Formats: sequence, C-alpha cells, structure tokens
Amino acid sequence: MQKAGYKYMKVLGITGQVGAGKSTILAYLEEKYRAKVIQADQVGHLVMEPDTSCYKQICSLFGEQILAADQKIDRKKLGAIVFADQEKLAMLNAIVHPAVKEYIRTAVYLEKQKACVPFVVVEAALLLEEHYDEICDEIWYIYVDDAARRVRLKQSRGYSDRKIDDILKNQQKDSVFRKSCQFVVDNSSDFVENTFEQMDRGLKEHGFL
Ligand SMILES: CC(C)(COP(=O)(O)OP(=O)(O)OC[C@H]1O[C@@H](n2cnc3c(N)ncnc32)[C@H](O)[C@@H]1O)[C@@H](O)C(=O)NCCC(=O)NCCS
Ligand SMILES: Nc1ncnc2c1ncn2[C@@H]1O[C@H](COP(=O)(O)OP(=O)(O)OP(=O)(O)O)[C@@H](O)[C@H]1O
Repeated sequence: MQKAGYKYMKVLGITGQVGAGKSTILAYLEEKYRAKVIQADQVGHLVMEPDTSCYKQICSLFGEQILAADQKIDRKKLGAIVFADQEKLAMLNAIVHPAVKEYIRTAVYLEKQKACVPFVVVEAALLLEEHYDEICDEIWYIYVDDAARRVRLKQSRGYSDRKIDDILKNQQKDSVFRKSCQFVVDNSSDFVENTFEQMDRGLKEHGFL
C-alpha cells in the first residue's frame, strides 16, 4: 500500500439541509485542494443497484411499483412514496444507511492508507443523526436562507415547494445543525466566491491543510 506525503489526513464532514450547496462546495474542494470527496447520496445509489442485498430488501418491502422498465429502482417513484410517509422512509433508511456507512468507513480507511490527498470530505444531509462523527474529525454545516434555497432548487431541479417541504420535514432543523457542527458556512449569497472564502479560512484555521 502506498504511503505518501500526507501523514495525518483529516476527514471533514459536510452537512446541511437539501439544496444548501453541499455538492457545489465539494466540487470546489475537489478542484482547488484535490481533496477526495465521498457523497452519501451517490453511495446510496450504488448500494441499491440490482442484485445487491439492499435492492432485494427494498423490492420485497415496496413491491414492483418502485421499479423502472429496466428493473432498476426508480428513485423518483421511491422518493415520492418515502418523503410523503415518515414510517416508510424510516424503513428505507434502516435498509440503506448501514450499507452506506459501512461503504464510506471502508473508503475512508483506504484513503488514509494511501495518504495521497490532503484531506477527505464526506457529504450527507444526515451526518449528525447517523453518527458520522465516528468517521469524521469535524462536521461543518452549510447554511442557506430558505428563500435562496427555494429559488435554486426550483430553477435547477424543478422541485416544487411541496417536495422541498417534504424533504425538509425529514431533516434536522437549523438550530440542531448550529449546535452540533464545528463550523458554519453561509452560502446564501449568489456570489459563490464568498462561500469558497469561508471554506478556505475554515480549512486553515481548523488544521485541514
Ligand atoms: C428517497 C430517494 C430514493 C430519492 O432519490 P432521488 O434521486 O429522487 O433524490 P436524491 O437521492 O438526490 O435525494 C434528494 C435529497 O433528499 C434528501 N434525502 C435523501 N435521502 C434522505 C433521507 N433518507 N432522509 C432525509 N433526507 C434525505 C437529501 O438532501 C438529498 O440530497 C433517495 O434519496 C434514497 O434512496 N434515500 C435513502 C437513502 C439515503 O438516505 N441516502 C443518503 C442521503 S443522506
Ligand atoms: N452560492 C450560490 N449561488 C447560486 N447558486 C448556488 C450557490 N450554491 C449552490 N447553488 C446552486 O443551488 C443548487 C443546489 O446546490 P447543491 O446541489 O450544491 O446543493 P446540495 O446541498 O448538494 O443539495 P442536496 O441536499 O440535494 O444534495 C444547485 O443548482 C447549485 O448550482
């Protein structure tokens, strides 16, 4: 296994509610710092591919109604069901979250062994409730004011207010993020460089660089 320059590579957790700008910040960290980024949403999609254990459990729980013509899980159909029904979302989470966390724990371990990047970033809306402090050195909160969030999600993804409200109901409140995270970044300004400057400062002050 390669042991390169980065002797103690820290792991940064990035969290925040839907549409806060987490992915936008991850792309910046990847490009500017060559950080390794791991997105729980993407890992979630991977562990639900056909023939996985999660896929089989989800199919037996929700039935054929959530499958697309190619037999893959149709996430739009599944999302419409679970974001409108907290019990069903909890059942889906109980299947998917342990697999996602295990995948991420292993990916972080492998990056630490290789030590080829300055730091690793793990991103998810649910880092706090899923106890990713076990994996991350710090968890930072990306905040966006509600008006900017809604404009951005409507324009970029065509989300309705109803869909945004359904997702937000299943995520932590602003006050919980602020209480539990080690650093808060405000991404409300459309001048995104302002956000990147906050990230640069936080990385220096919190010893990630
Ligand atoms: C419900 C699903 C099928 C909807 O898929 P879809 O492609 O339409 O949306 P996408 O995955 O991009 O999620 C949209 C946003 O919803 C929020 N979200 C997703 N899953 C959850 C959840 N379990 N609880 C609260 N919010 C969630 C996130 O902010 C996410 O970015 C999908 O999100 C899913 O499988 N979720 C359960 C697995 C999971 O929790 N993955 C990691 C999320 S942190
Ligand atoms: N400062 C900004 N100014 C203008 N638009 C922005 C800014 N930050 C992010 N956006 C846009 O807002 C939308 C949501 O951002 P992004 O996808 O990064 O959020 P997210 O937190 O990753 O969302 P999710 O919770 O669904 O994973 C995207 O279209 C993105 O381009």
